[in-house]
Amino acid sequence: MSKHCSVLHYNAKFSRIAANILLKEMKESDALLHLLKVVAKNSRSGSTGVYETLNSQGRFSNSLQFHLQWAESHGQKKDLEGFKKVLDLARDRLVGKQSLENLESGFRDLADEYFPGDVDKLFSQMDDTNIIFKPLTPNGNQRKGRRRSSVAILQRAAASSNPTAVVSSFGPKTRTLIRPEFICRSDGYFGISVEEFRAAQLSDDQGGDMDITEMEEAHNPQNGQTRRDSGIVKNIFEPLKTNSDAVIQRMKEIEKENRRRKMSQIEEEQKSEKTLDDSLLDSTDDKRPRFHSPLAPAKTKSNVSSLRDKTIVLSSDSARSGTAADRTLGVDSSFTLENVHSAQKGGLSTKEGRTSSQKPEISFTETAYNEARALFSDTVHLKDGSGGEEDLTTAVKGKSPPVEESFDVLDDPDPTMLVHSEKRQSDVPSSGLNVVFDLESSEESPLLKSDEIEQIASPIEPHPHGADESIIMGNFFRRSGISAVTSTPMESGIFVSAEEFFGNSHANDVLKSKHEDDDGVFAMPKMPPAGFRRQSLANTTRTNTALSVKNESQNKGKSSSALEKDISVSDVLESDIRRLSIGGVENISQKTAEVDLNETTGESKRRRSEVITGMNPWDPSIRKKIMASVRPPTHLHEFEGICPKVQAMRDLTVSGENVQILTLIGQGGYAKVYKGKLEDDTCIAVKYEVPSCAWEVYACDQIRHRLLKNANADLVNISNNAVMQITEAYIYKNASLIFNAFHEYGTLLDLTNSVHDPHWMHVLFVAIQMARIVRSVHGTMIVHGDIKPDNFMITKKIDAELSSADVLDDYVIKLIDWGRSIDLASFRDSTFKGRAGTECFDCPEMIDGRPWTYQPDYFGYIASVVLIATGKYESLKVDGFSLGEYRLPAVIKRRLVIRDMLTEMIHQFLNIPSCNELPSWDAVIEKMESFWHANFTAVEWRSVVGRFNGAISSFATR
Ligand SMILES: Nc1ncnc2c1ncn2[C@@H]1O[C@H](COP(=O)(O)OP(=O)(O)OP(=O)(O)O)[C@@H](O)[C@H]1O
Repeated sequence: MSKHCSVLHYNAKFSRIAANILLKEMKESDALLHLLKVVAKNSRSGSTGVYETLNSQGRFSNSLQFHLQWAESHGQKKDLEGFKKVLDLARDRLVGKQSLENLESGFRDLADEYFPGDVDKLFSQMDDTNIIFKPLTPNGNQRKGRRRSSVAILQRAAASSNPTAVVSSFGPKTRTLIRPEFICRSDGYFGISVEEFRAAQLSDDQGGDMDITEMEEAHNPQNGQTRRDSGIVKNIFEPLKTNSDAVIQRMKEIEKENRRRKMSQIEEEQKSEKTLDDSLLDSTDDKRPRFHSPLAPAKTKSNVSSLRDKTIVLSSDSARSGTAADRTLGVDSSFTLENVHSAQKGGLSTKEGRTSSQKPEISFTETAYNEARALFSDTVHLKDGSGGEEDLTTAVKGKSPPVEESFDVLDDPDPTMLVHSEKRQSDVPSSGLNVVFDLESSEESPLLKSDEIEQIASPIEPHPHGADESIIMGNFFRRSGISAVTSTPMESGIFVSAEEFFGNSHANDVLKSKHEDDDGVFAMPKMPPAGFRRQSLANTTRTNTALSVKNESQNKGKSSSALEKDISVSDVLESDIRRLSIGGVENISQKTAEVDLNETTGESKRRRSEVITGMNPWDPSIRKKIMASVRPPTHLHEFEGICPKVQAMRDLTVSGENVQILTLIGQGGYAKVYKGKLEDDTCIAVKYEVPSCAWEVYACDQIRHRLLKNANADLVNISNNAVMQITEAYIYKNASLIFNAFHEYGTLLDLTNSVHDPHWMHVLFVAIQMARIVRSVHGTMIVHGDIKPDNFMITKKIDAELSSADVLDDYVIKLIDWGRSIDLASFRDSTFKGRAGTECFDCPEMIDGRPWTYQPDYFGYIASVVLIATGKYESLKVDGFSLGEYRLPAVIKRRLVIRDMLTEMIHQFLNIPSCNELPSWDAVIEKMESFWHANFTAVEWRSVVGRFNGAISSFATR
C-alpha cells in the first residue's frame, strides 16, 4: 500500500513538474497540448480545471486542438453546458481562421461520442452526404437535415464579426434571419449576397429547415441501431408487421395517390418550363434549390503532424524495440532532459518485459509508464529511480525555476494512452470472422456441421446478361471448426475443385435441383465429394495482371455481355480456389461483443425502409454464407477486440500502423469517412462503420477479381481506375475500418451542386462513363444497390488534350460504397421482392412489389443522370401508375440537346418489363457514344472541361 502511495506521489509530483516545465519550455503547439492532455487527465481538480486555468491565462486561445481537448473534458463528465460553452467560444475565436466545417467536424465527433442525442442542437453544419435523397415533405419538397442553409453559416460568421448588427427574421414561416449587411470588406467584415438569400428564401419556403429526424421518428419510432444489411423490416406502415404483401399493396396505393396529386402540378411545371426555356432565362439558376453536399474533401493540414515527426523514446530499450506505442506517442524534440537522465540510474520494470539492471525502488503502473513515454524524448532515459523523486526534482530544478502548482495529479488510468494490444486472430484460437454483427438480428444460425450442410438448389433461367451459368457460385457451404479468419490463408478449410463442383455431374445435380420456394433460392451445395483437394496457394495468388495481359488482345472490343460468357469454368475455378473462411464461423454473441449501443457512425436515423418478401439479399446470415465460400482477400484483417475509436484530429493505431486522422470528409447513412495520413504521408480515406461491414470488402474484392478475369482492356481499366479498391480492411467485433485511396475532388453530387445548368457534353460525358462502369459491374453479376451521385468520387481532372474517343476511356469517376451490393452470382436466378432502397428513391419494381434484380441500379443510374442534368431533386420521384407509364417528373431544358435521348432512357429504365428483359447496356452506351462522336466539337469541349476542372479544383482546395 505504502509502495503504491509512493508511486502515486512520485507520479503526481513528477507530472506536475513536467507540466510546468512543458509550459515554460515549449512553444504553444499541438505537441505541447498533447503532453498537457496527459497531465490534465490526471489532475485532481479534473482535466476541465486545467483547461480553464490555461484559458484564463490566455493560452491557446487560437488553437482548435485546445478547444477540442477542453470540450472533451466536459464530454467525459457529460457536462453538455460546459461542452456548448467551449464550442461557442471556439466558434467566436476561430471562425475566420478556420472554416466552420473544419471547426465543427472535430466537435461533432466528440458530440457523437458523448452527447449522441444532442448533436442536432449543437451544430449548424449538415454532416450527411445524402440529404438529397431524404424523404420529401408531404407537399413534395425535400426536408433538410441538420445543416442549415449556407446563409445561416454566413450569418453566423457575419454575426461574429459584427455582434451589434440587427438580426431579424427573413419572413413568415422561415427561420432564416435577414441581416442588413450584404457586403464583403477587406477588413474582414462580410455579409450575405443577394443570390444566397434568394436561394435560402426558396429553400425556406420549401420547409427546408425542418428537422428530418423528427419526421423520421414519427414515421419510424423503432428506427435505430439497425445495420443496413440486417434485412430487418422497418415499417412505415403498421400492417407490415403481419402481412408484407398487404403492406406492399398499401404502399402502392399510397404512392399512387401521392403521385396522382403531384401529376397535375408537374404537368403545369412542364408547361411553364417550355416558356422559360424559350426565353432562356439564366436566372433559373438562382431559383434552383441547392443540394447539400457531403462535407467537402479538404486539404487539411494535420494538426497532429508535429507529433509524428518527433522521436519518442522512453528508454534505450523501448527505443530499440520500436513498439507501436513508440510510434503512437510523440513529443517535441526540442524538449530534452539530458540532465534528468544523468540524475538517474538503473532500469525500469515494465509490463513489456524489460527488466531493470538494478532492483527498482520505484515501479510504474503501465499507465504511468506510457504517459512518461509520451512525456520524454529520446534523450530522456527513465531508469529505476534510485535517485527517485529527489533526483528528478533536483535535476529539473537546475533547468527550470519553481513553477506554479496548478496541477494536482492522480494516477488514473487513461485508456486513450494505452497501446492497443489487439491480437490478430491468427494468433488466437479463432472463432472465425465476425463479418456481420447485427445487433438486432436474431437470425444467427447455429454453426453448421458438415453433415448438416444442406442443399437448396434452384432452376436455371438464362442470366439477363447472358453470363455463362458456370459463373454462378450459388453454392455455399459452411463447416464448423473452420479456423481463424485473417489475411493469412486458411489452413484447414474445405476446398472444392471447381471442375468437379461446377462441371461434373454433382455440380449439375446441384444446378438442376428445385427451388426451395417461389420467392427465390439461396443455394447451398452438398458436401463436396471425397477427393476434393485443396488448391495450391500459389494458384490462388496468381496476379490478375498476368491474366489481364494474357487475353487482352483476344478480348479487346468484345461487349460486356459477350465477356460475361467468358466468365466460365476457369473463372469460377479461380473464385472457387479462393474459398475462404471468411464468415466461416460466427460465435460472437451480443454479450461478448461489448458494442457501445450509443455509437453508430452513420446518421442517427437510418433512412432505409426494408420491406422484403421472400429472399432478402441483405440478410446477414446469407451474406455470411456467401463470404464463407471464398477465401478472404489478403488485405482483410480480423481482430477479436473492439475497434479503436476513430475521431478527427486524433491518431489511430491499427495493427501496429499509425494513421493520423485528419478530418471528417463525409458521413453517409451508415459510416463516417475520414481523411487519414499514413506513416509514409500517403493520404487515405478511412471508412469507419459501426457495426462492422465486411460485406463491402467482399464485394470490392469479388468485383475486382471478376473484372480482371475477363482480361478485357476496358474492364481492367475500369477495375483499376473506376471501382473502389480497398487497400486495407480491419474488421473488429463492433466496427470496421476500411482504407482506400483518398479522392480530393469530391463527388458527382458536389459537382452537381457546383456546376449549374451543365452543358450537354458535361452531362453526356459523365453519363457514358457511369454507364460503362455500371455495365461492367453487372457483367460480374453484382448489383451495386446504391447508385447515386454521391457514390461516384471524382478522381482527377479531365485531360483536355485527349481525343473525343480517348477521353471516354480516361475514367475520372470511381464507384464507391459497396455496402448495399448484392452478389447475384450467389443467388442463381432468384429475384427479390419488396423495397429496400433509399426512401423515396426506390425503383418502380420496389414500389409495385414486382420482382427485381438489377433494376435498382438502372433506376439509380438514370436518376443520377437526370439529377446531374437538371440539378433538381424533385426530378427523381417516380410518377405514374403502372408499368409502361412510369416516368420522372424531370424538367429537362430544351437547350440540352440530349434531352430526347435522356427522356427515352428514363422511359426505358423505369418501365422494365421483367427481370428477363433488362435494357441492354451495350445498346444504350452505343447510342450515347454515337451522339457524342457525332456532335463533339473541340472548342465547346475545352470550355466544358475548363468548367468541370475548375469546379473540382475548388473542392480540392477547400
Ligand atoms: N475515398 C474517398 N475519398 C474522399 N471522400 C470519400 C471517399 N469515400 C467516401 N468519401 C466521402 O464519404 C461519403 C460517404 O461515403 P460512403 O458512401 O462510403 O458512406 P455510407 O455511409 O456507406 O454512405 P451511404 O449513405 O451512401 O450508404 C461519400 O459520399 C464521400 O463524400
